[in-house]
Amino acid sequence: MKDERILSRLMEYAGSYRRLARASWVLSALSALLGLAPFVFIWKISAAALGGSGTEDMAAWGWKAVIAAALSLIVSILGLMCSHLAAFRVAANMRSRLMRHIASLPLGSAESLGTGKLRAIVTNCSAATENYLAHQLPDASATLASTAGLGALILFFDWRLGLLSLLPAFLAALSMRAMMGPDMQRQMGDYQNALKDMENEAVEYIRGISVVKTFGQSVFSFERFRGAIERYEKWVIGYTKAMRPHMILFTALVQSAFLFLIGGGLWLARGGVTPGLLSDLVFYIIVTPAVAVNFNKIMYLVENRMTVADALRRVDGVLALKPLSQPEHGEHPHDASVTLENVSFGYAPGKKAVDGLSLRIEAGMRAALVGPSGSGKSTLAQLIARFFDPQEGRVLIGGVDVRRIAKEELTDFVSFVFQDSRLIKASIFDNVRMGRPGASREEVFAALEAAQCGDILAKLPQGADTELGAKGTYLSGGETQRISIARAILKNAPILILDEATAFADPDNESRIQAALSRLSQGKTVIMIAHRLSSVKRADLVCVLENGKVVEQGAFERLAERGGLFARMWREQQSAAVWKMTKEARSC
Ligand SMILES: Nc1ncnc2c1ncn2[C@@H]1O[C@H](COP(=O)(O)OP(=O)(O)OP(=O)(O)O)[C@@H](O)[C@H]1O
Repeated sequence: MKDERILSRLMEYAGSYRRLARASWVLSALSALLGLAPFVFIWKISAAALGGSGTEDMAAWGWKAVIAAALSLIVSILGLMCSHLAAFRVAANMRSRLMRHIASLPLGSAESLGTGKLRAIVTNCSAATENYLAHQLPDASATLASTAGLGALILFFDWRLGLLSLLPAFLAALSMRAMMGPDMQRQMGDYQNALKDMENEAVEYIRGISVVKTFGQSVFSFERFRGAIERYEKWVIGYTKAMRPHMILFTALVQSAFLFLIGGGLWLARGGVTPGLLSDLVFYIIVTPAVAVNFNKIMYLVENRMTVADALRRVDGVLALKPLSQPEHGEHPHDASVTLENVSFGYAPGKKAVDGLSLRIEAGMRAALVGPSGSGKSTLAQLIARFFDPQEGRVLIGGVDVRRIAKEELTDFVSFVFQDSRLIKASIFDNVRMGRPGASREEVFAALEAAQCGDILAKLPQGADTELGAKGTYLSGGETQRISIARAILKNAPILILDEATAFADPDNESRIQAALSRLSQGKTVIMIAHRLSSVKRADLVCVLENGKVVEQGAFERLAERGGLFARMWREQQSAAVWKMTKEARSC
């Protein structure tokens, strides 16, 4: 990405703050030029001292040098204030644009990228641009102005010594150019990839830490995390080794200016040492390190530019992910029925999780989705809630294609209670009120009561106002489930999808969850994903899935007698239950 392109992309995010960013570059350049003035005054002082002039002029030049340095500092601080304000705005705008976009993506896109990677892009990439605008760009502007000013001064005082002190810097610039070519840009990309892979694996590892602890450290996730760390280490060591000769050459050239100056001084002093030559030499000895510092800075600026170019590419990569389409004028569902017409969906090309599936669930019906593991039950439920769009066919709610229903209306129409419901780090009250943000305190408490949460509130120090996650306040899986049912009760959506809602509950919690669920289900279309077939006895319609297709459907009794897949699964579950009871009886 070219410099102008990086700048124009960054300025897109700056809005009205772009003027501040530009002001910061001008102020930084001005500060750098003011910072050169003391060198001139010092040269004048040394020339006067070596030439034996009066001390009044020297004192005046000394003061002028001090004033110029102070002015340079003040202008630099003003520049930094402007650059920081612009940088914070750019980073904030970038983060909020990314977050809005991520929220509009189908759930699958975010998952396939990896939560760790996504988090790294949102935080690290915007931080890289913040740093670039706040410090590196003003620094670049100051360095370029100072280098140009120094170049002019160096050539002005004694062009021969000037050329000698600039020659090594010029050679260093050539070696830097060789180092920073397109290959370096690619390498910076590889570096960021390795870093983000490691961060992603770290997040996944920490998320699965309980499994890791249970099964020892040779589990898959740890292997992957270790692999990512090793890849990163290998990359960094390889890169450092590859850069070693270039860096040695660059640093040696930049630092060798004194050698050239000494040689040049001796050559110029062949006919005798004059005060003018001495003061010029003093000037060059003072100024030349500044040239070296500038060249070092330029090298790091080029590297920073590559980092920010890479960060922008990653941000653009996320922004390029296609969000779920939204209708211009949303249509309203006529009722709470659900219809799937020839729906096919696959997470990856060539493998369908749902395959040409058609199904009709009438409004107010209790439907159960059953089938072997991986048969497509969860995917089907998620397609109804439009977590993804099918690649073929249509999903209709109340006779309207879900793609033609406004996002907000669809969210209001469908509630999802997940297998592993998650609560956010906020009070129980706020967690429940997320179901309907406008709900009154009484309504939230009524929902908590209907969801059988009385015992949970009673044992917490501040009841519903207790902050979850703070001071070690955590809820069990079954308790979390009941709070999320309270949220769904408050939301009161006409279609309710229950993904194995009692999967992680103990018997006490299970009976409370069942009571909460029957309260929640009243008068609603319920689509329940179930593994325990005994829990679907009261369903109006049982849909049996296999390989992404509905292979049987009907009432429980009829399917149990029919001799198909459902009857087989039912028999197996019953004999497993008998075996478990017998085993427990023997161990008593
Ligand atoms: N996020 C995902 N990315 C890729 N493939 C997936 C994803 N989720 C599910 N699958 C695959 O899609 C198929 C259907 O999975 P799905 O979770 O819908 O089945 P299920 O019947 O709900 O399974 P289970 O009863 O085990 O929860 C499986 O082959 C599964 O491996």
